[in-house]
Amino acid sequence: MILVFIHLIPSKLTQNRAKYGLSAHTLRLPGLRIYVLNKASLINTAQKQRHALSFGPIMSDAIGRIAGTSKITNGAISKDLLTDDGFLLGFNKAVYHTISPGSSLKALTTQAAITFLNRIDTLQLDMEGKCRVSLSAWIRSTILQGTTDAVYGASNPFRDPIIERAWYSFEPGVTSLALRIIPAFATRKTRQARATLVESFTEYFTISYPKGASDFMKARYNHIIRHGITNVRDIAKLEVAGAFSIITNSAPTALWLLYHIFSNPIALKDCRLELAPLIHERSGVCYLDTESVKILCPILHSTLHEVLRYYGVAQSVRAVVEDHKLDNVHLLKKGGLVMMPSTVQHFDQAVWGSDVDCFDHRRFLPMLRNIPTADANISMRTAFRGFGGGQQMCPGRHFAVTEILSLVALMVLRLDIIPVNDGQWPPMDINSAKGSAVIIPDDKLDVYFVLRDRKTWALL
Ligand code: HEM
Repeated sequence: MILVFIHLIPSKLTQNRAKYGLSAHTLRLPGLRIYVLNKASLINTAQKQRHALSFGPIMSDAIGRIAGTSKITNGAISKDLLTDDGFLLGFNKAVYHTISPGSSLKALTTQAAITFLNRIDTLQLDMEGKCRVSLSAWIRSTILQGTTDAVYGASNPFRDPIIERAWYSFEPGVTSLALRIIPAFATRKTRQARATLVESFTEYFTISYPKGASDFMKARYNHIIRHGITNVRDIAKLEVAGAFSIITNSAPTALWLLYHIFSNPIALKDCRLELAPLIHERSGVCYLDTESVKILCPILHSTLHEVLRYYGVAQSVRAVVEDHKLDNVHLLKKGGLVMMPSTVQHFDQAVWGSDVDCFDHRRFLPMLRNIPTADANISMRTAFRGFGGGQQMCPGRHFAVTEILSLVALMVLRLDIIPVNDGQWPPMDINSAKGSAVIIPDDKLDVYFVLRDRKTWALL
């Protein structure tokens, strides 16, 4: 029941905010109150109430069911749910240094970019330098391989096509696994896929973590061991469950980003122009400095932010663990949930202006260039919740942004992408969010990848 929020429709919450203008309201479901926070300042206050409003109980409720771990392990996970000494809330602290700016993050993003470069180099091109692909399937697989090569190293289980396929069966069913009310027979396919993944990760962890695993992977493993979880099968199960947050959101984000760049000639020209100085050509090889894209390509970076504003649907849910009067006004009763839907913030006209419903690839330029002129920048920063906020803000955001920008930069520079039917980009339908923080686009679009040149490319 506690995860029922996943099925609340974000657009409905945005409509309610527009219609009633309430800074907060309560949704009453049988046996559960959900406090929806609409006002940015209230959200800020809520995020600081770490003792009264906690993410721990929500995760502990879900993780055992998603992972399928043993009772003993579930006991270790649920010990001390409210402080950083516990397994769940301590997790971010334990891994943060490996995915924030520094040498460990650089190793991750470099490895991901190497895989991306390799995927483009090994496209099955015809004589004209062209190949036909399903855009979403190609992006999904490329992001999956790049991300997991970086995290798991040379023994990456996802290099096996059977494991990659198992992931695609598992991923859409994760939310159903987490929900107590869904009967076991309805999740049979998901559990079968999970068993295949667990088998493979059990092998991976048989010798603790294999040589070449990232610092991020090592920190995750050490955190698990430190909390007394030593059963290798349970470690594998926790990794399969944990991989959901590592893998799931980057592919739809990259796909929307490519779609909005290639379907808009102005955006494509803007991005190619600002990427051009990052190419260093020596002895016939084009070296691309992917690490600098985030800083030196503000239009591309702005387009990524706009994707996360426009399609971000994270709900940022916290459990109310003791009665609390938020801002001395709103009484939150123990046992309820607090929800801070990003869509309400992302479509607030007062922050984004009258064109809030339009996709504007340059919208975040002033914020990213840090033009100190306007309060507008401050309200945008507060209202932007693509990676959530507060203590539980996505710890993988630096990795995600750099890897997505690297892949898209390589594609923008090296390929033309042309929809197969008549070369025109159709409107991209929305599929659903399926528990992810970003809406998943429809997967029906077939395109031609056409190489723009026959040069050799490498990373700087
Ligand atoms: C575009 C890609 C991504 C998006 C949009 C995204 C978004 C989010 C959001 C909205 C949350 C919840 C924050 C909250 O509740 O307030 C979250 C949590 C999390 N994300 Fe990401 N994420 C992305 C990529 C990644 C990557 C690549 C990693 C790992 C390297 C990662 C690791 C995590 C983890 C571990 C959590 C749970 C945090 C916790 O338990 O406190 N994410 N992410």
